Amino acid sequence: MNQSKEERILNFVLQHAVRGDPQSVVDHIDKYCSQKEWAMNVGAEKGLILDKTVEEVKPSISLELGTYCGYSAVRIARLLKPNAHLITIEFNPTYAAIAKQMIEFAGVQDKVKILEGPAEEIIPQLKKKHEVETLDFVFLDHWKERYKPDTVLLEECGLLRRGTVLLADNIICPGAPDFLSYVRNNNRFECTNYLSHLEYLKVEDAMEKAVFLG
Ligand SMILES: O=C(NCCO)c1cc(-c2ccc(F)cc2)cc(O)c1O
Ligand SMILES: [Mg+2]
Repeated sequence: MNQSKEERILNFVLQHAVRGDPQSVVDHIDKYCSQKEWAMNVGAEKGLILDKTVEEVKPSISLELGTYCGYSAVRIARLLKPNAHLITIEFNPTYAAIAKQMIEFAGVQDKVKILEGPAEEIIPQLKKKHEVETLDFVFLDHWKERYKPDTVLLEECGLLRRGTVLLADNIICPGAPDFLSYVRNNNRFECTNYLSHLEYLKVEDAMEKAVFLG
C-alpha cells in the first residue's frame, strides 16, 4: 500500500536524524518539507517566533491544538524546563500515530502527552481527567474555523488565567478571521501581530499573540 506524505516525512527523520536529538528532528523535517514535499508544519521561520514566545513564557503547562506530525510539539518540548509538560490534541488518528513516533524518536515523550480526538470534547476534560489547573501557554494550529470557538471554550472551562499566552499560527494563510476579530476586539486580550511567511514558501503569513488579562 502506498505510503502517505506524513509516513514519508517520518521515515526521512528515522533514517537521517539523530535519535534523542529534538533539534535534529526539527531540522530534518524542515529539510524534507522544503526540498521534497511541502507539509503544514509551522516551519523554521514561524518556528523562531514560537521558540521566542516559549522562552519568554517559560510555561509549566502548555497546550497545543493541532499536532499533525509532531513538529511543533518537538519544537516546544525541546525548550521546556524540567518537569514542564505539553498536552497536544490531534483529531486525525493517522497524524496522531505519526506524531507519537516522531515525539518518541526525538526523546521528548516524557514531556509530551498526545490526546486524540476533537478539541471541543477534550478541552472540557483537561481539568478533571488530565489534572490541569490553568494553562500557561496555548499554541493554536488546528482547523482555523475552530480557533475562536475553542478559545471561548478554554475561557468557559476556566483554563485561562491572567497572563496565559495564546499564540495562533496561520493568521493570514489560510487565515482565522473570526478568531482575529474576537481577540482584537475583546478587552480581555492584549494582542500582538508577528508578520512572517507561510512555511517553506514566500507566501505571506502571520502569527497572533493574545495574552489573556483575566
Ligand atoms: O489546516 C491547517 N492545519 C490544521 C490541520 O489539521 C494548516 C493549513 C495550512 C495551509 C494549507 C494549504 C495552503 F494552501 C496553505 C496553508 C498551513 C498551516 O500552517 C496549517 O496549520
Ligand atoms: Mg499552521
